Amino acid sequence: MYEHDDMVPLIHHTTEWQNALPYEEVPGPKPIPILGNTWRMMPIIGQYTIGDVAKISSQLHEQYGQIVKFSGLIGRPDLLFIYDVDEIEKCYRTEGTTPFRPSMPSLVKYKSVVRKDFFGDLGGVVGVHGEPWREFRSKVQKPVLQLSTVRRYLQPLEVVTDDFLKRCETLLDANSELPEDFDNEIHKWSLECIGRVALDTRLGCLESNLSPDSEPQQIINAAKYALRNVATLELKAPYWRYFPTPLWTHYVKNMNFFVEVCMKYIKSATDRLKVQGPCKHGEPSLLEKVIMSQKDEKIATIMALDLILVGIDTISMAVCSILYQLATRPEQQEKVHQELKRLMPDPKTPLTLQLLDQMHYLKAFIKEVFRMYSTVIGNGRTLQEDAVICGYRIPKGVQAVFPTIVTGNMEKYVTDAAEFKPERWLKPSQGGFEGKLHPFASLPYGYGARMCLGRRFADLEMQILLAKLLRSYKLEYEHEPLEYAVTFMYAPDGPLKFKMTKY
Ligand code: HEM
Repeated sequence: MYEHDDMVPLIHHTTEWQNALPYEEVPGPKPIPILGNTWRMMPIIGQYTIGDVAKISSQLHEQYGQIVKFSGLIGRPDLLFIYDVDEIEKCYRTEGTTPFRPSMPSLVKYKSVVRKDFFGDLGGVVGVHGEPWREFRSKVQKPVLQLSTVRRYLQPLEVVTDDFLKRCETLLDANSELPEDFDNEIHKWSLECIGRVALDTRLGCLESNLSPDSEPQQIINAAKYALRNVATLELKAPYWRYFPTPLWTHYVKNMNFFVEVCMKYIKSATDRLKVQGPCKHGEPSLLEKVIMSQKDEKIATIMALDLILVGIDTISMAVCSILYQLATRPEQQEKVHQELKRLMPDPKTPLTLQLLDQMHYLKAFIKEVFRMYSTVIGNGRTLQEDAVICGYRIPKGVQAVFPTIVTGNMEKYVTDAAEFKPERWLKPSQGGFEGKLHPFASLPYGYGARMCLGRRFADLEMQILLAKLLRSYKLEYEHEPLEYAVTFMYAPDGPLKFKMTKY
């Protein structure tokens, strides 16, 4: 906010600002002349590698304290790591109506430059900011987050998950173990779920013996390509910013393919609506709601594209991590199983939202995995106003980083932080453990107006899968422990050869 006469931000007149220390004094690694700090971020030659992001984050905290500045990064604003959770809370709470989350520059370029012909002024929500973001989000937020929409997908996603579990049974070897590339199968399940939600269709990714030129196989390949290469494109080899590298050209082709798939299914949904009219009994689908309220297929297409782009890897990585933790924590897994057995004495009991709601221990287990092994390692905001943070004057334009992976594990904010205790998320009446748990220390879905748009679907998909799986099967892991690794997400790195046996 500015005063009209001299355009000086109002905050400059406060005693808080006047008493604060100058920005230059924020601690952090000193940039060296010419190369700045960029070299530290470069893979291999630098002090830090991409896979070290989680480690860098805690090293920076140990070395410099509650607030750390990473300046001198060529071609990008300073990064400001904040480890004081009260300050993180303040940043979120004062972020205004159009929070700016710097993300996915490759997608930004694709939407705003390469395919401006298609997107025009409708960029969607991911990689879009200011008023265009607010306008688009307000068009789709209600139908996506409505409880009635989520309820509408419970049964269809249960069917997808039943198919997945049937497929898992066929994949078991003589020792009842799942194959080395089981993470790919989880990936296909999440793709099938998002296809059901965002495109109103069964994509067919869980079929066995898919031929290489079948559409589902092509979609699986495209999604896998996006997963493996976007990290390289954005973190390791950002030369595409200046000229079209082969990786960039492939990325664009891949994205064009996704846009085409979305357009094809959204056209079918629109045609169905035209012929059959809006659904007279029961709840319309998400697409029907968006198409009917917005009267514009393009909005539905762009929404679907965004949901698909961010809704596959996040959830599949989260599921890999949760399954690994369950398989290596037999006592806690047994508690989940007993809870499910009590709620569903017959394993074939159809799920309802009410039943899911009562799976307190299961939900607490998921939250505890997110706290200790934060799948999305951090969140961030580009400051849109000057602010005082941790006693320093921070200019607008700086990118504030909230390293959830560190803050969720800080004893200062979470009692017995190094211990895995799902009970901390339960109420005392549910056998909860009373201790400190700062509400902003672990925020797996972010916070505020820009919070994860797919969080209700993410919770629904994960709960359905875990409830069905752990009600009927025991999961074990009999190999060397896996390390966690970071690309964009934090997940166990290695073959998830779980042993899966029926109770
Ligand atoms: C467990 C899985 C998931 C996790 C941990 C997760 C986490 C996040 C986080 C941290 C953000 C940033 C929020 C912020 O800036 O405050 C985000 C944004 C977003 N997520 Fe998720 N997400 C998950 C699954 C999904 C799914 C399944 C979908 C789609 C169905 C989805 C769609 C989105 C979208 C569209 C945004 C951008 C919102 C905006 O900028 O307006 N997410 N997610």
